[in-house]
Amino acid sequence: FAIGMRAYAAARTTTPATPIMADLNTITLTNSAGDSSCVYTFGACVTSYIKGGTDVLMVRPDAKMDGSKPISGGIPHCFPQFGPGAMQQHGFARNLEWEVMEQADDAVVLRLCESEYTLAMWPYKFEAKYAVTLKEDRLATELTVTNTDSKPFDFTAALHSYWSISAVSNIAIKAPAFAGASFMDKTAVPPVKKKAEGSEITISGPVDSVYAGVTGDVQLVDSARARPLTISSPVGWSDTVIWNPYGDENMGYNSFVCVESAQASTPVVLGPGEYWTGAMDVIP
Ligand SMILES: O=P(O)(O)OC[C@H]1O[C@@H](O)[C@H](O)[C@@H](O)[C@@H]1O
Repeated sequence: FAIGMRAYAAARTTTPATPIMADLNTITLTNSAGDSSCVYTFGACVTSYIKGGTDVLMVRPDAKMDGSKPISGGIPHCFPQFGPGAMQQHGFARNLEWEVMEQADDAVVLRLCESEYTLAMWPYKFEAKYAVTLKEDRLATELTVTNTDSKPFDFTAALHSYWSISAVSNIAIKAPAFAGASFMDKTAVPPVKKKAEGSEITISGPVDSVYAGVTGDVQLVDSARARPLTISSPVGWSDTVIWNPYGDENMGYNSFVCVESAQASTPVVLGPGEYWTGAMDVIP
């Protein structure tokens, strides 16, 4: 992965722990092509990306949209732990209110930094900046994590993206890098390391697989849709995770697949002042 260094500006506020809210704050992005995207400041979660009248994202039918738990749908953050691990599954970023730093019709930049709440479970000062831009042909996302502490830290992370599908039996997830890639099958207890056969993955049972080193462009092909969806990770994200709770009607398993841009197999280590950037573009 690529890391960098940058000087850090002094004036910062801390992020308060989020109370349960009835109405969560949303930001709607629009562009001249007539596309739109909805972003919740709670968890910095993108919950829709509507291109040509079709939403490529899915929010689970059992998702809570009141701040009582992280939003299960759209593009939730897993940070600073992909999980499982020492802290809550998927870390704390998805259950905190992010601050709006910059906002335009077609773009927003959100920020999360340490608070009493985060320091209690992860004793480091940090800044996470998340830029979401509605471009003419894609939704571009960029997460930059900076170590603002005086000691090093490490983290794992992911964009736990829920993509809308017509049915699990209609889809294939394709990338040349899948062929021969080793992956961790987390449906096994304990997880088992396996090797992928070909460049195409189909789903016929519960899936929770971490493909180390599969990055770049991954295509989600749906036989009922005109075009494949390209999930592109050009910078940072080192791995691809595929998750589907096959058979779980309550979660609406047959209407989504999670294809996640992740940094899960190897933690990122950042010294004081260093930063890491992960970029993920969604191209319908
Ligand atoms: O249900 P959540 O908390 O939104 O997370 C989604 C899922 O994410 C997966 O990565 C986990 O393996 C599941 O256990 C979890 O249910």
